[in-house]
Amino acid sequence: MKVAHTVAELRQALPREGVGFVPTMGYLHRGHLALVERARKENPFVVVSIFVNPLQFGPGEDYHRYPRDLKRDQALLEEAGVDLLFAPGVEEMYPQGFATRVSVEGPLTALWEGEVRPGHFQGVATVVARLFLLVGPSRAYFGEKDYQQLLVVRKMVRDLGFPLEVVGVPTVREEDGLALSSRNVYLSPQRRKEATVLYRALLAMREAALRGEGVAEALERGEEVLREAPEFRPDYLAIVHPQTLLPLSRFVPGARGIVAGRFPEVRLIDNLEVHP
Ligand SMILES: Nc1ncnc2c1ncn2[C@@H]1O[C@H](COP(=O)(O)OP(=O)(O)OP(=O)(O)O)[C@@H](O)[C@H]1O
Ligand SMILES: CC(C)(CO)[C@@H](O)C(=O)[O-]
Ligand code: BAL
Repeated sequence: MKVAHTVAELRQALPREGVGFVPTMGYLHRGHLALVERARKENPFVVVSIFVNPLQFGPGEDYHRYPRDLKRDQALLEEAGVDLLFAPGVEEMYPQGFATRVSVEGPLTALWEGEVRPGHFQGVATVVARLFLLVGPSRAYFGEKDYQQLLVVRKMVRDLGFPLEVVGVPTVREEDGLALSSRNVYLSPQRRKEATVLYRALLAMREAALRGEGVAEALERGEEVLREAPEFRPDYLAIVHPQTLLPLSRFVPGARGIVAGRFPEVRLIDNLEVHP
């Protein structure tokens, strides 16, 4: 595996075509490796980026303490058969005077994560657009765990006409259902157990839907489960349209349950298709 830390090194190592691209913020786990595996199956050359993007973190967020371990990540990617790792510094991605922002407007970015983390999706869209232009992939891989992010990236690609396919990959979970996330390292053993409430709330909503209950009843079932973790402060629990993310009053095929909130030491998110 080649490693590029600068744009010049990246350009030298890239083939002309056939690139599958997996953007990440590092501290890799099996969720990231599922994206890599899928990319390897579908592309002759796989590029992974590791960059903790300051633009997508708000002032009170965990940019500085976000977990980082480039050596370990490099070994995992080598083992996974990745061809090229791009791991730039902040100066390389945003040289002095960098002033451009990419912004997807409308309810897709104003709601949910966008409301709780103002500016977050502008930071994501800006870095992803820049990475797409630098790497020039045919396909780019994103996890469904960050479902709203996946939709925002798809929208940006469509609107701006990036010549690539965005591939969504299902969420990889621990045995008890907790979605793998780099931020899970912040969880103490006790909190780790409580953290399953997110997935269990989504499951409860899905079961309610399968029993034929309506959206309001299903939400009540989900809220009951969240209350099992007294220190969990939900930012939102909702049942939304799978493309627009607008709240639903009746189930539609593919309806998505979405949930996010804070434990004292970490903010977690999750989502699930709650109606087949
Ligand atoms: N459990 C998972 N299953 C599938 N994809 C995932 C999973 N976790 C993260 N991803 C995807 O990996 C890519 C990189 O995500 P990122 O590096 O932010 O990891 P993360 O574990 O989501 O970290 P965070 O703690 O910031 O949520 C994103 O497309 C994300 O959706
Ligand atoms: C897509 C991404 C790499 C952009 O910084 C990040 O938001 C992530 O890891 O999900
Ligand atoms: N995985 C989403 C990136 C973030 O939380 O900033």
